[in-house]
Amino acid sequence: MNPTVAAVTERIAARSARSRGAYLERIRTAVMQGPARGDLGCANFAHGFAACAPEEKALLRATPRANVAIVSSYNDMLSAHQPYVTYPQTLKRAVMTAGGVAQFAGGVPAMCDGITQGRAGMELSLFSRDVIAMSTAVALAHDMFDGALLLGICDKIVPGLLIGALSFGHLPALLVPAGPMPSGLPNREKSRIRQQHAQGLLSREDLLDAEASAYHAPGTCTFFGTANSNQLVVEAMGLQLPGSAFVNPGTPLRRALTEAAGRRVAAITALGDDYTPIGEIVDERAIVNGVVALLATGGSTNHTLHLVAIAAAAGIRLEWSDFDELSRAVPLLARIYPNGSADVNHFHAAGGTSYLISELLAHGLMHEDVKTVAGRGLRRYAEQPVLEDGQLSWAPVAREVVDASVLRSPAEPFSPDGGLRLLGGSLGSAVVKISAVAPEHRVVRAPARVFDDQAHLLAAFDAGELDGDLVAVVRFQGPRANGMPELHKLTPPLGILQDRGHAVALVTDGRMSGASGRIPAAIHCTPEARDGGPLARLRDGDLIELDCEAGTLDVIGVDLAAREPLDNAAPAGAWAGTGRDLFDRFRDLVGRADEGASVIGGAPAPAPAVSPFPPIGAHA
Ligand SMILES: O=C(O)[C@H](O)[C@@H](O)[C@H](O)[C@H](O)COP(=O)(O)O
Ligand code: SF4
Repeated sequence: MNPTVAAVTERIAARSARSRGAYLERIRTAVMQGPARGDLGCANFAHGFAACAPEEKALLRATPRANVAIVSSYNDMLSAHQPYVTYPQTLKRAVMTAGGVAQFAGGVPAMCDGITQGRAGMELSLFSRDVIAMSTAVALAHDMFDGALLLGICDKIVPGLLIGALSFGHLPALLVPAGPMPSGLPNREKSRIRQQHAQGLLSREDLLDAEASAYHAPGTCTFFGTANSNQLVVEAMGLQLPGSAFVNPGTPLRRALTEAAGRRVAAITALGDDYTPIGEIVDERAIVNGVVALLATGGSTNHTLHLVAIAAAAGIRLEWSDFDELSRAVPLLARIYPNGSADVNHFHAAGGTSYLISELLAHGLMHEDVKTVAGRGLRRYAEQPVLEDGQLSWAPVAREVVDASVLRSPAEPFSPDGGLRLLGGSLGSAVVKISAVAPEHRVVRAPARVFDDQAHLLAAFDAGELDGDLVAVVRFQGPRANGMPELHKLTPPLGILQDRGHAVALVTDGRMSGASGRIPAAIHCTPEARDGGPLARLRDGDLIELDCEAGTLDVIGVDLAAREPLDNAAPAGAWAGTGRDLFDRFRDLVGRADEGASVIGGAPAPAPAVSPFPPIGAHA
């Protein structure tokens, strides 16, 4: 076992001992009481199966058969989730063949961040994770179930489903993926066309044609953003069947994997002899395995929020320092856009998750001794699903490198360390993904241009005001300010400035997309400006240095404590008409970014980062 991986795992376990122990006690008590269905009153129970088919009613009444909850995020808005439209019927049949019953327990909302990127809706996006967690709990709270099938893929949906299911950690739960759309216009070509349009060289029609040929079919978008990072991470955590992440929708193998998920969840309930509750799967080793897989592939920075929140839901305290320390020990093994030109279909063809996990295990970078939905031991995840004559089986993945431009072994990595860094300094704590940042762009010292809204930066760019070296500071984008939106629309203009040879960086208390990458961006700055954090005291022209290699983020030659912080609290009623007014309480309650930016209590919050500054208003 790599000593850093072992040490970080032990450190997480030690800091979580109390909260994890209380969590395990709770779920083990819950399972001792037997299937919750067993103590439903007759009226409760009759309501629960009133709409079932006669044979289902008979099964549920007569013998203790597994009753499985289907919780789905199906909608037509996310290309990734559209294939779920047929899943409930397929899953019900599969569970029935395993002797159980499945009921559609509830739907959860799902926002497509690609549609809301750069728009007001994006300010609901991160909060939707916790709404999804609560909606999952509403579904499972019917107490009719012995297990759950969770249908979700994209950004906030997988984390929300897991957080909700972990509240019922005594139940087994499997994620059921649907897979990526076939490759369309290459992501790099899409990005190039966007920059040409941003320079006025292409029409809107040209741009729309390009975008529509990149995003062209049911299935997950093919860049390595948060959705596909989710798929990789949950497979590395043993929460879905081995090798199921990146099999395309509508294929025989995809259908076979979906049916196998239905049969598998029915087999691992407390009614059988292979009981595997989700609360026991998600332990410190599984969390570290998820972080390692994320780092080894340059996955989405959003997981410095989501994995922290998921871990907290299982009583585990994961901190940014864990990501940073693991990142220095885990090599970069994949180049998938934005970290390269390949997409997830190419990654899958090059061996995919099975090859990656096989190599990380072989080099002692992952924990093998874990519980998974497929059974004990992560070694199963070094196998690929194979469909022959209609029969699904798994076979060990070949250990040779198939395409060294896409996926490599730790013996010859793209980089000796992973793609994430923790930053610290006079501007607070932040994270930066460097796997997509060229080495010559990783240290930027330039004057600040300060914006309180991403639209103002875009307007300044369009007006030609930004043509030089700059650190763009976009503040008041934190969880308590406006829900911590992704600022991915800033990538094309900042990329144009970088291409012109300027030193360019972004510093924000907001987020970036998992699809962002080439601009050095210090994101998730904590404490946020809305809480009186250092960004609230910056002014145009301040000299800022972002050093990704040293892990520092500082303003040079300025005593921020001597300045009054700007307070840009939105005027009353400012949110009306976009749904944001319904989330006032979320903005008031949400925790810090380094605690997962959650409105849901989890593991006791770590000691608050001591802001050198009084909160806004304290000086009044
Ligand atoms: O975290 C993520 O990966 C993003 O939220 C992603 O899901 C979002 O859809 C991007 O905005 C799509 O990229 P484009 O905006 O470049 O199409
Ligand atoms: S990957 Fe992003 S853009 Fe694509 S469907 Fe999912 S949320 Fe929407």
